[in-house]
Amino acid sequence: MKKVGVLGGTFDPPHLGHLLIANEVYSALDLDEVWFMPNQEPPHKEKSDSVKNEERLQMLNLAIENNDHFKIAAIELEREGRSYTVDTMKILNARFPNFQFFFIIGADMIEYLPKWHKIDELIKLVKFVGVERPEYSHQTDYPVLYVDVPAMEVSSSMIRERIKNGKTVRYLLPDPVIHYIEEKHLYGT
Ligand SMILES: Nc1ncnc2c1ncn2[C@@H]1O[C@H](COP(=O)(O)OP(=O)(O)OP(=O)(O)O)[C@@H](O)[C@H]1O
Ligand SMILES: O=C(O)c1ccc[n+]([C@@H]2O[C@H](COP(=O)([O-])O)[C@@H](O)[C@H]2O)c1
Repeated sequence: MKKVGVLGGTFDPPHLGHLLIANEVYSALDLDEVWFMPNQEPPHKEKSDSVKNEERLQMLNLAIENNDHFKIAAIELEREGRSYTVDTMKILNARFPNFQFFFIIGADMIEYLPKWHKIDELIKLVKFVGVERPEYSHQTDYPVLYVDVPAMEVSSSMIRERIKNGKTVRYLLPDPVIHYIEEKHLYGT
């Protein structure tokens, strides 16, 4: 049985926090792969209109290109509307009956778990793996497997804000992603 971590996200843009937690969980749980899964519409927040799905996908490709164990699962881009994880996990479990999936979430999403769509059903479909994130609690009543990772205070919104204000984002996200953002004039560059 293949053990696969799934890191769902908006990745607008992908940053070193995403790569760090994916690699820590990959290593701690001895996973075979981690799949980075960009959503179509995040269920709980508005995504920026200015960046296209293809651009988020391309940035993700660039972010993971030097790691053979990291893959992209574009499954949520195949359907319109909000990307509820419960729907996605039903599809993944049906398509890959011999895989065991671990859904990786940062502490902000652990705090939000009670509000996830059909959470009581979802919790039976996948094992959640939670990680530290500065300023959020990882305590929860849900059965989340906790993996200790070095806390990294970086977020996509912080990066968008820094770019908008002309601040450097070097060492917060991979260089090829920065070059792509500059080339495509994303986030107001
Ligand atoms: N620095 C971080 N530390 C721990 N978990 C993180 C970190 N950044 C993102 N994550 C987790 O990665 C997943 C995808 O995050 P997402 O793509 O929404 O990035 P984000 O930085 O949270 O974006 P935004 O700031 O726009 O809300 C979520 O489960 C989130 O909790
Ligand atoms: O299904 C839900 O209700 C739900 C609520 C919040 C977040 N999620 C998923 O959790 C992942 C991280 O969310 P985000 O918005 O931080 O990118 C992403 O795959 C979302 O689709 C899912």
